[in-house]
Amino acid sequence: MQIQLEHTWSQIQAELRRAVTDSTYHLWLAPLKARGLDGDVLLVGAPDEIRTWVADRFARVIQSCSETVLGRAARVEIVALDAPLPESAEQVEQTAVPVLTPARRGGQAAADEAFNPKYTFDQFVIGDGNRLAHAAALAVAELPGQAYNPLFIYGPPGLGKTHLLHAIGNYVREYGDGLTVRYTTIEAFTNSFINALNTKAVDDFKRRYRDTDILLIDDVQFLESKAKTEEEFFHTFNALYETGSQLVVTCDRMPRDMNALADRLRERFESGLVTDIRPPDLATRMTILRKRVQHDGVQLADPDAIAPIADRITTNIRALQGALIRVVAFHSLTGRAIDQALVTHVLDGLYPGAAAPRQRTVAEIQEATCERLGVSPEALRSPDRSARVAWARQVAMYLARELTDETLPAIGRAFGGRNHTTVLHACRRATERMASDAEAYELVRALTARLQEPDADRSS
Ligand SMILES: Nc1ncnc2c1ncn2[C@@H]1O[C@H](COP(=O)(O)OP(=O)(O)OP(=O)(O)O)[C@@H](O)[C@H]1O
Repeated sequence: MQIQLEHTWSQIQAELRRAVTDSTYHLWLAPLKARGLDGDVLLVGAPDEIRTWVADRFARVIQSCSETVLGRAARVEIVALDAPLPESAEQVEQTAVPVLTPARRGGQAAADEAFNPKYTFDQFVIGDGNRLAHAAALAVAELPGQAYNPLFIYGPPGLGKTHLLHAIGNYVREYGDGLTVRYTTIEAFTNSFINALNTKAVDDFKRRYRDTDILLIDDVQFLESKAKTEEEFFHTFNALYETGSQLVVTCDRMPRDMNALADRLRERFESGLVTDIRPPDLATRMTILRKRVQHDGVQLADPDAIAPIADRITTNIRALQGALIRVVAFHSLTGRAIDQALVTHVLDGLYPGAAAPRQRTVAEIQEATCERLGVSPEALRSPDRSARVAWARQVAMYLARELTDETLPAIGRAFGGRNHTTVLHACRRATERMASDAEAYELVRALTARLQEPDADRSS
């Protein structure tokens, strides 16, 4: 009987695939499992985080597909995956359900800012902490303006909010049938607004942000202290919303925790879907690392060599990837194979005696770097581009990126108001130099170790 029910369920799944778009199937229906049949009632198990949504939105389509397959009237009940079943129910053994990738819709979106080609839905590893945020982002990319509007994604730094915004951008560029999509940080929005006011080019500014089908806005927490920008942002938001454009917003906290924000904007943020993104579990951390290893063609002497990284670094995916970069840099410097011993050695250097990175401020990092390299903290914030100062700045920016939860714009501001692309460039330069220059590697290792020491927060 079990086999027959299992077969029936796979036929129902095939019907469902025909009935809904690939992404809807992938997001909401693929994780479902038939639990049993109790008379005319088909019991379908759904993971906790999507159960209510599936019951509200998809019970009817599941029912009609079930009726097609069963050839008779049926009622569908969405239950927990582990809910006890009535004794009378025929039960279905649990089997894995295949996952589909979204179909290509064709067409080319108009060019706008460049999106990071590495930040795609394909490269985004899904786990319990980000499943809803990912699903909502993909739904928005597939059906801009129709799925959820606005979509508000919040969570601590380094967990993939920017990645999801870029993934939407990349997806729309590729499959969006010519829709236009624009990404901005609140910092860039503010700068461009101030610039527009100064140059009396406000109309251009408005056109720039309002003539778009999809606006992706990163780090809206920075709106809080900027009354004028907030006002302008509110109008931009309304203009887009009223014409059916899609808005996607990221933030480090929920709208209701943005205390200094005007109520009307907070209400706007709350009017669509608000979803969080939480730190990844161990399995997700391992998958992220494995994906990175495969993507970058890193040769591991043992497939589990990277397990200690996933064990130790638990709250920030950027830090997780940072540790892997260090391992690869150490490997290319020393020629030693990447096995668990090498990984542990590098991690011990990075986080001596600690289970996870300690929190440091950017100022502490600047101070430690300057002391070590014999430059002044003022020089780091100045326009000075001499080799010595530039290198110190790159190292300090790299460490700030790795050891703090500050965003790129915030780090840029702490270095004399530089912008976030300068910080990204500095981090890249520091990484490259570490992989080719033993002295640079040792410098960054020693500074990291020092900043992780318990007494490091005392100024030296
Ligand atoms: N689920 C994931 N799968 C693969 N890579 C991920 C995932 N989540 C985050 N990353 C990677 O981790 C790094 C940090 O992510 P991202 O910059 O998107 O974080 P964030 O939440 O926007 O942080 P911040 O608030 O500091 O800007 C990026 O390299 C991103 O590609």
